[in-house]
Amino acid sequence: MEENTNLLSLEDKFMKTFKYYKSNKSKPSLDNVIQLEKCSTEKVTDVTPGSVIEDARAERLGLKSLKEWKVFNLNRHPGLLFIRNPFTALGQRYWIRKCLEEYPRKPNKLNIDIEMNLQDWWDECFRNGQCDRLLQKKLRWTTLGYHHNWDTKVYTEQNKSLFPEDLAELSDILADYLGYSNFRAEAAIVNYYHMNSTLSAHTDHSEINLEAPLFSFSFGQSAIFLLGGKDKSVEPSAILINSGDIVIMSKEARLSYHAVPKILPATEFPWDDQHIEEESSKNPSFKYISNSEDLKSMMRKNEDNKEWERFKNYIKESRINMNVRQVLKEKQDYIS
Ligand SMILES: O=C(O)CCC(=O)C(=O)O
Ligand SMILES: [Fe+2]
Repeated sequence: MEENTNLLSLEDKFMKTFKYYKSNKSKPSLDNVIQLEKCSTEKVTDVTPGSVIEDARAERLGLKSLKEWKVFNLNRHPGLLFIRNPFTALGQRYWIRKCLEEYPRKPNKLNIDIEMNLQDWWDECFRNGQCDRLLQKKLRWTTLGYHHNWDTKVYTEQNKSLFPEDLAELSDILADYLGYSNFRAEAAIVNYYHMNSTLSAHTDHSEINLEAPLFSFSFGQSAIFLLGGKDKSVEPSAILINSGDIVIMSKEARLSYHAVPKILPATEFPWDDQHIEEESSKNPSFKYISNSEDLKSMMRKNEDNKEWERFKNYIKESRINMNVRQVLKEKQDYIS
């Protein structure tokens, strides 16, 4: 009896759950998948900060008023926080477009670099005026700032490029809002998933600073996200992530095992024309508020359906996740 209990606790419960949701044979039931908007209070606690100061940068970066945000903590996983889509419709388009058109440009690193060294992957996908779907589907990740080294798992000063200013600012707003005012966005992995993609169980422990939270922004199609514990014997919780949702892995949850066993077709499309129209009818001046010429013109361009068409076609069968980390300790300036 004693032996049995031990055996059971050593079982890889994470893998069992992963396989269940990944399975294509029988469509997995979503009964045990936590859906934030439908969730009961035994499973989640509303931990939205009581008093919130607006951030002047939020609107320009495609975020709704901070006063509208709602933060939830999963009771089983202290430190695992969720913010249900705080992005505007234009904001959704802005980040989808950044992840496709700009972030995969050199000097950023891409999974396809070993096979082909492209200066500008997105541009290359449309080189002949037609869309090269095969090339589009090849991109699985791009790294920004300190480049994650998938073999050594070590960040170095030699393997680093400029961290995108807008993504740093977005992370900064979120960090300030959550009370992590010393947070610095120094590395990011942008993950690109197609309908049959998965991400297997792992922990993110390469960063020197493991006290700083990890911010994860998702756009496009939905996903089942699994989060377990410090080892794989802990049965993971399954959570549905939709476009615009932010997951924060902090405190005890920062080093927990997690995975994406399944991409699911989205049931809501907060980037579509209808949402854009609704938004601009509510606030017609929105698009002209930006201080930055670049952002302003991009926001305007995103309203132009011809410009948006290519991104729209990509995102209708894909999910994009921007995973932002601080690498260095609070008072550390570089890796020696
Ligand atoms: O796609 C996700 O939601 C998670 C990605 C992730 O865990 C990572 O990039 O380390
Ligand atoms: Fe991860």
